[in-house]
Amino acid sequence: MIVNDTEYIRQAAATRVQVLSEALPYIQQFAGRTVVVKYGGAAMKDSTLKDKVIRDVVFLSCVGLRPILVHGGGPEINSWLDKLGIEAQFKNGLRVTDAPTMDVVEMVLVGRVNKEIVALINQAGGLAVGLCGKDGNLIKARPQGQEGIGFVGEVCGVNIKILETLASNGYIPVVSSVAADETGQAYNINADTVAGEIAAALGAEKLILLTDTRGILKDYKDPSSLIPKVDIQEARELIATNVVSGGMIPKVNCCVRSLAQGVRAAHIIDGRIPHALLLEIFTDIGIGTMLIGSQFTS
Ligand SMILES: Nc1ncnc2c1ncn2[C@@H]1O[C@H](COP(=O)(O)OP(=O)(O)O)[C@@H](O)[C@H]1O
Ligand SMILES: CC(=O)N[C@@H](CCC(=O)OP(=O)(O)O)C(=O)O
Repeated sequence: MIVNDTEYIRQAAATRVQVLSEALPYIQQFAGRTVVVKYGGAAMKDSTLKDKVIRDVVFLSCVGLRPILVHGGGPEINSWLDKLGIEAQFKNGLRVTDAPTMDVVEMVLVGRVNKEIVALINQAGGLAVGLCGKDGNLIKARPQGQEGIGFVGEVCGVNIKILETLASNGYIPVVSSVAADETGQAYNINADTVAGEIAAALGAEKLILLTDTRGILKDYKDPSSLIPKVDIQEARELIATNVVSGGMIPKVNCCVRSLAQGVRAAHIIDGRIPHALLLEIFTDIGIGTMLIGSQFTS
């Protein structure tokens, strides 16, 4: 009996230690490297999962990586617009943003969602600093240019100094996707786009988008149709052929843009899987869709 118990304990311990041991080469490889994580509104709804994402980000920081968290909050914006009697409208996955909607977007993303995430990271033992594009001129915005979409912006500059200063001193920057143009006008920028531009400007090791699907699907209604790996050219074709639609369009676009500017790998992964971030970064199990630059295809 004691032998069996001992054997059981030995095996259980071996399994746990194997996971830690498997992580070592990844921890060594990525120490000091920047990982930009986009935490999407769709994957933020479950509070238990949210705690796990927060702990994972703190884990990344504790083992020497430099995580930068860019958050969304689309569903929370929708819920506040609804309470205020303002109709939510989208064009090609982007929120049509008139002046009253812009006020709500800023209040919800910068005032509420950002500060909630900062507080959760700090509670979990990390040191988070919340920023929006306006802080330290982190992001310079200009109109995105689509007809009839209002104050939707795109990124025309990133001040990487502020992020590097924070990250190199052990702080975890938490970024919301509101920024201003040179006149001070606020713009609502898709959070995937902001994550992609920050990753590109920093030359990040990885861009990881956490969302509520398994990754890019051939048929978005069929979870078994996951596409595990695509290069830039294939990703562009997925958009051109409408395989990718709605909120997945800015995701694929920002991955393609960041890869073209030197980010080594971009991943669209399922934020509903507990500890999806740790699985993706520190284990041999690749999850979701990995997008790679053409120079890395063999
Ligand atoms: N080919 C596709 N594969 C996976 N999801 C897709 C695809 N085309 C469209 N989508 C939609 O994109 C959504 C993810 O975008 P979005 O809701 O904006 O996420 P987030 O809030 O995480 O940014 C999925 O829930 C899905 O409905
Ligand atoms: C222009 C635009 O669409 N901005 C987004 C910004 C938030 C976001 O991107 O949130 P998710 O990541 O949760 O979708 C919006 O207003 O919903």
